[in-house]
Amino acid sequence: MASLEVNFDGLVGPTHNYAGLSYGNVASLNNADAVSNPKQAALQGLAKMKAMHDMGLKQGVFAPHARPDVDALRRLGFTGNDSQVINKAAKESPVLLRAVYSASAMWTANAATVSPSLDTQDNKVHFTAANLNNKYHRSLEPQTTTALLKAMFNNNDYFVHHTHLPEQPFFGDEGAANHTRLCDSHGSKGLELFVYGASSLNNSIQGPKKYPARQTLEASQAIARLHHINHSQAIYIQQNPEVIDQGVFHNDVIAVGNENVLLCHEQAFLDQPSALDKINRAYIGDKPLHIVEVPTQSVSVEDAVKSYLFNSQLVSLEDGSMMLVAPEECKNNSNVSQYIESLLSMNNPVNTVKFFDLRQSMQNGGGPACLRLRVALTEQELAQVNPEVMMSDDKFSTLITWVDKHYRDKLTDNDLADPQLIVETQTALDELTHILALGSVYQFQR
Ligand SMILES: N=C(N)NCCC[C@H](NC(=O)CCC(=O)O)C(=O)O
Repeated sequence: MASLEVNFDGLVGPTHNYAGLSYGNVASLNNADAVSNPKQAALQGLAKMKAMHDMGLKQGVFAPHARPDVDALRRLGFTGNDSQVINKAAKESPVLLRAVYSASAMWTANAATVSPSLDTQDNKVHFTAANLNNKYHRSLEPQTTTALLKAMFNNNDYFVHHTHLPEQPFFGDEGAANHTRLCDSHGSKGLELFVYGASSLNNSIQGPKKYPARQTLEASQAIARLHHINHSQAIYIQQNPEVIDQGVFHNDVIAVGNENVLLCHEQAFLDQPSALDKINRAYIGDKPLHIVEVPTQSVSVEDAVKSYLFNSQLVSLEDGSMMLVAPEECKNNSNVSQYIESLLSMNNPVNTVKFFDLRQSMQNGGGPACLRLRVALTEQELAQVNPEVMMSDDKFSTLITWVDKHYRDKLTDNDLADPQLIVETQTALDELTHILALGSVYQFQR
């Protein structure tokens, strides 16, 4: 069946800022007081989307969420009109104000888990928004994510949308960042690999000691059940708790898969030899599965976390080869850049690399792969996707003009206390819903 992978990249929202909200994410904490540049952040993301489109890959745009989330502050007891609520929060709890202003929905690898129709019993594409309950600012995302997914994939004959899992650490779910699909090609049945950090039920499973495990086994199992994934097509592997404690807060910071290639660090999984054996045995394709393990000797976990090598995208090109879409930080780290050179000459489909400047997002712990949600679709399913969310030359120039018109090039704590920023962001997002034909997806539009 003719199928392809579409990457839906999060368009960085107008309130992108550095707030130090993600304990366990080294970059987020290190840049807690940095001054952000939302305009540059959005333009860097759009440049990647356009480059992917220019290479002939299918590229979609995932809209930002409305921030500040004033209703979230009201729920916490701040009263009055929007300006008053913001003023009170700025005085009483600047941290909460930062949280409701976070543009974290840009990292759409955490938006949802998606199972393509080739893997599901009803032959439909299944979506479940991630509850992201490990971090307060991210727990504000699932409702709007679901509304956006429904506005993008709006045909019940092809697409099924599930409610996010219960908002409770027991079912901690961080979406596609802990989910990879291995297959001969995007048009063949795949093995859905769910990677979890801890178990809520099984005490014999040792989680990390220092930083939180954001994904539980029970959440992954619930997603596989909801998505009606054929039994033989789902497996569960535990992430190495020791690397979570070194800043690997999602599996996509230490491993990346595409079709029949799994590129992972030597220390990615707990008891890695058995984990890889399990994956090899469960693989259902006919082609050889290439598992490329990166030795610690070549790239330390620290280098992996700093450079985000494994947060590169691996994409299939028309000639059957694969390209590594890496952050520029990989080029600037000599161990990593040397490793990439050797990877390209190994006997596997990865032949080329392209580097992108995504510094604004990287400084909050989000690399190329964090910024995208992969959806494998048949041609027929792709024809049902809202066409206005697909990247094109025209869409690109419309979005660049929109960013230039509405985005600030500097955002600090003082700016967050400025009620004018609410008006600015709502004006921008209202216009965006027309550009992307999304309807009234935001609370402020209802
Ligand atoms: N690995 C993947 N797939 N996604 C990266 C998400 C980064 C995000 N950072 C933040 O939310 C930082 C926000 C701040 O501190 O301002 C997070 O930790 O959840």
